[in-house]
Amino acid sequence: MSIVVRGVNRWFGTFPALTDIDLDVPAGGLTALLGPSGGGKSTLLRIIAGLDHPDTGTIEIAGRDATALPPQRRSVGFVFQHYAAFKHLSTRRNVAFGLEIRRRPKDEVRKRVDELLELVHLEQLADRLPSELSGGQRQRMALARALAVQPEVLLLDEPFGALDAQVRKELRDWLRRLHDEVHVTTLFVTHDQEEALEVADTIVVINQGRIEQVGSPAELYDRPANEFVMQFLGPTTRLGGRLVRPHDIEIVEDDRPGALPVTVTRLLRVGYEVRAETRAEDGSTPWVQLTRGQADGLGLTEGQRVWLRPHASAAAVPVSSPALVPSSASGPA
Ligand SMILES: Nc1ncnc2c1ncn2[C@@H]1O[C@H](COP(=O)(O)OP(=O)(O)OP(=O)(O)O)[C@@H](O)[C@H]1O
Repeated sequence: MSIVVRGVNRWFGTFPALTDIDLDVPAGGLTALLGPSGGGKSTLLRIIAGLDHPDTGTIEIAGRDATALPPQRRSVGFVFQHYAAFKHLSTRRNVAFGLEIRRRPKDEVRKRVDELLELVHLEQLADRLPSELSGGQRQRMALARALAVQPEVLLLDEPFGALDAQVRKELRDWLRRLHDEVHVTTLFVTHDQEEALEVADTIVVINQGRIEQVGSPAELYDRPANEFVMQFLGPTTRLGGRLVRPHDIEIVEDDRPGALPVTVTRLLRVGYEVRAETRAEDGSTPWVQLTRGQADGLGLTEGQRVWLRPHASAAAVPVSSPALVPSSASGPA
């Protein structure tokens, strides 16, 4: 394990920002801390970085107890959303900064910075000032700067959060490829489930200061631990007493064991997909996501009576209380 968190609690006044956090971050992996705003992701990252301190508990980094160490002695590199570069220094000097203050020999600094600029594809822009770079290029510079001092652990707090969707997507692919090259243990914060599912080897879902589940993207998607995790990873709908994904529901035209009778109330075409909204006798309103081909094949019409059942392989979690799953939160947008 590269980062080991044990028994961490953090209160801000009487507000519990983190409660009983135990976490093992595997060495060499790309791990996402995923959760809604205010869940405690940044607080946990800052505690690991040494920028904040837990009220109880310990932090171990690369086999050493780091709980009492200042940030610069933890062997961590970090990058934040609004990265503060030195505005008057070139890209090259920004990347070199950490090595220069450690008084590394000039030749070594030049060689290492050349390697890093190549790694982040900024070798052509080495002499530009930060103000002459795009947002995505600046974030790549920030990553090169964090990697310069060869940290054991790289901590990224919403590193692409401030960028537009297209650049975010490019940087996300790039981070994955970069990580495949350098294999430094990386922990990054995101509230974007797609980003976590696409990029991470391991996802830690954190909500209201507690860890809800830890697993690979496939484990979380196929076996969500609870309603929260399932809802956070994508659209869900309530079918009988269970929460399922709308594309995991099968529509059948006659009564079969375990199928729920419903009436189709609305058919909505959205691009290549069709959303069938329905109403069951108990007043619940499950909706089903189909392809246009499937909907045409079934010849669905509004007002039609059909039966719904989850696919055999569908992920499902029991709904603990009706109040927890308001239909507005799980219905189509
Ligand atoms: N210095 C502070 N003083 C008081 N409360 C704080 C402080 N820092 C964070 N909090 C509170 O702790 C909770 C967790 O904050 P944190 O920044 O860790 O959440 P987050 O999951 O990173 O959210 P976001 O995605 O919005 O950044 C929030 O409710 C926040 O308001």
